[in-house]
This record gives sequence, C-alpha cells and structure tokens, in this order.
Amino acid sequence: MTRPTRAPARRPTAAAPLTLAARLLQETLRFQQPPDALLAEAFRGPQRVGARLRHAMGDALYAALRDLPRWHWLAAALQGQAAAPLDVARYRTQPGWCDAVMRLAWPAAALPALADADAAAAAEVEALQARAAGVPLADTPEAVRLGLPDWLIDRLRDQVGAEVEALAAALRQPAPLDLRVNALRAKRSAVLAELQAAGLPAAATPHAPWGIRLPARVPLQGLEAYARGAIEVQDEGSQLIAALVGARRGETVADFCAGAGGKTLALGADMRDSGRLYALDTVARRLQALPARAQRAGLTQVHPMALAHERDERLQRLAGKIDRVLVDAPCTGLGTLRRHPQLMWRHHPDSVAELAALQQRILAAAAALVRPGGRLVYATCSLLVEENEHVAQAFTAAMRGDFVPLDAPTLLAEARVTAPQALVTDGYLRLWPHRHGTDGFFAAAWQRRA
Ligand SMILES: C[S@@+](CC[C@H](N)C(=O)[O-])C[C@H]1O[C@@H](n2cnc3c(N)ncnc32)[C@H](O)[C@@H]1O
Repeated sequence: MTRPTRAPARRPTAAAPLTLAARLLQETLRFQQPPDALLAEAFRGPQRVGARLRHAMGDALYAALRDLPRWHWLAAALQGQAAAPLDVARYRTQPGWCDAVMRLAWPAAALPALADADAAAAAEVEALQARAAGVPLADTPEAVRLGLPDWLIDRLRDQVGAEVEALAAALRQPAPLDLRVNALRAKRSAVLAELQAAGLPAAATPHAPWGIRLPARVPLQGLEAYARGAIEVQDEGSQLIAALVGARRGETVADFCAGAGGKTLALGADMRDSGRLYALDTVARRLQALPARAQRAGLTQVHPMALAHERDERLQRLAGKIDRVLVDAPCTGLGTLRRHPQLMWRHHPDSVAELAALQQRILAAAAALVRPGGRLVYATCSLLVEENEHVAQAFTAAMRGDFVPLDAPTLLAEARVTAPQALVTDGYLRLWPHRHGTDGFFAAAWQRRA
C-alpha cells in the first residue's frame, strides 16, 4: 500500500487539532509515556485549546488505539488497496498513517468540538467517514473485527475458545468507576446512601465487600466522601486481590510491588491501621505519592521502601519474618485494555517471555520474606497463562513443598467475598472483563510450611 501523504508538519495549535491528535497517536506508539500523560503534557501551559476539544481529542485518541486494525484496514481500503498487516513500528516512522487513522477514528460525538475549532477539518472528517461507512466489512480479517493483534487473539482463544468474541467486545467498552470504601472511615451502606442521595447511580459491587460501582466519568473530587478519605478509586478486581491476602490487625505485611500503593491502602484498611505494612518497589518515584495517600486514608503504619532490585540486601533483615506478602508483579497489563488500550500494541510474545522471567525472579525473592506458616500471594493484571498459571506452577514446583498452594474460594469466603466460586478457575482467582465486569486479573496463594 502507498503511504497516506498527510504528515503533521505544522506546530500544533488550536487551528490544527487533527495534526495534534495524529502527533499524540504517534507519540503513544513510541511507548515512552501513556496517552493520559501525553495528553496532559500537550495541553500544559497557556493553550488556545479549550476543555471541550481536549476531551474530544482524548476520546479520539483512545478510539484510535482500541480499534487500530480497523482504521488501518479502512485507510487502505479507501485507497483501493489491501492493507499490509498492521505494524506499529511504521506508525512511529510514517506519521501519515497516524493522520489517516485519526480522521477515521474521530468519534461522531466528538465532531462538534472539532467543528468549533476547525470547521473545514470537521467537514473533511465527516465526508471521509461517510465514505468509510460504505466500505463492505464482510471479509475483514479477524484482527479487524476483534480489535486485537493476531498473536493475542490466538492466545486468548486457547483459553476461552469462542468466548474470545465476547472478551474482545468487553475489552473495547469503557471500564466503570469502581470505588473501595475505606473501612477505617465508613461503612459501605452509609457511603452508598450518601452517593445515591447526591443523585449518583451507585451500586454495590457484586463480589467485593467494600466495593461500589458507578458509571465511568463521575467527577469524584467534589464529593464529600472523597474529601474525607472514605473512598478510593479501585477496580473490584484489585479489591479482590487484597481480600485474598487476608491481612489482619497487628500483622506484619509486605506489598512487594507497591507502585503508587493502590493495594497497599486496601491492605492497611484490612489491618485497621495496626501492625506494620511495608510498601516496596524498585521505582522510588512510584512510591512518592504514597505517604500523602496513606495520610488521607487515615493510615499511619505504612513504611515505603525503595529497592535497588528484588534481591536488595536491605531485605535480609525481613527474611522469614513477614506474615503476609503480596507480589503484584509487573506484567503486560493486558487485563486492563479497557483503560490502557495502547498496551496491546506495546507487547508481543518476546516481551511476554521477558516479563515471565522477571515475574519468576520477583516471586522467588519475595517468598524469602514469608515467615513459616505465613501467606504469599502472586497477582497480575494480565490475561495470559505465561504470566499467570505458568509462573505459579513453576514456583510451586521449584519450592518442593515449602510453599503449599491455597484454594482461592476458601480464602475469598473467609474475606466475606460474595459468590467466590464464580471468580475461580483451577483454584486460582481468575477475573475476566466479559465474565466479571472487572479488569482481567489473576492471583495465586500459598502457605509457607510451618
Ligand atoms: C502492577 S504494578 C503495581 C501496582 C500497585 N500494586 C497498585 O495496586 O497500584 C507493578 C510494580 O512493580 C514494580 N517493580 C518492577 N520491578 C520490580 C522488582 N524487581 N521488584 C519490586 N518491584 C518491582 C514496578 O515499579 C511497579 O510499580
């Protein structure tokens, strides 16, 4: 196929929103920063781009990422050509592709905002999309229909069979806004009543005992419950992983890959702000927000600790002493495509294999901290067996009986999770967006031999 010829050569201003959008897509596909950060950066400082157009551009960028094979295929079809297989590396070097895709992906609901800024561009986009609507889609490749890369479709079909269609559709839907009620500050029933009284369509999450679900995009900052630390944003799946850890009052607990501390805060609430809670991570910058978040949540026992690597010698003093260790491992994040669609274009079988090796190393290092009789939990937000069951099985085998697998439904029932059997496959916590309405998650638990 010949390249689309439009290239973003001009400096982005309000007069060239499509140019800016194409540049944002190109930057996103370099994978140096996530789209949200790129959008924030693009609009920092004195801008002539209004909030409405900013939102429209965000929507368009995510629409482009969610269905990249479809736009790629249509761009070729409109030139009367068959599309070569989608290769995102080409999007980095040939900006014309990004420009063509943004025009096709720009959502109808975002067209008025584009028209306000650049009426001619909006008219052009509308005309192009009308032409695209006339292209027959009957014989499109599977990747175009499902909006996923071929290698990923193959792997997912191996696991869920024909459900892969429903899974792909669920991964394209925006995620709802799940909240976790902070047990230190409030009861779920009281917060539910408060949110409903404020006119919000809040409902209890189906499984997690502290969860509340709202439709996407409810502004939380204005809510009193948020201001007083009674709620945190947290997907129900993440809440269920914290529940599997089962942290209790007075214990010593380590969150080995704590990041910004989403699960740390849930563990601290389960511990009712008693005992000692280590928040460990190799990226010090990620831990920086944790003290302020912990303070807002009323937690005083959180100890952030930046590690040089998973075998950092400062961990030796904790070896064999921790009651419960959570490893929320770095992973492909393919369970979070509803929020981070760029990840399916970032990863490939080689990066999956590299991550699986890292996950094994981190799990083995974290296991050394668990006291005899203590609990270890390994979790990812990936959908792939390579990062999940395979890592857990290899660990169990390597430990030769020192770590005994625990049955997830039993642990979840102990944590007052509703209908835990519905969340489990082969004894592991296994959450799927199309089955459970959560992000995709996996978790395995072990007890260290006493
Ligand atoms: C999935 S994220 C954690 C998310 C976090 N637990 C939460 O709930 O918000 C994985 C984290 O592992 C950290 N990480 C990467 N390599 C690591 C290592 N070798 N040892 C410990 N943490 C590591 C990353 O910096 C990242 O913050």
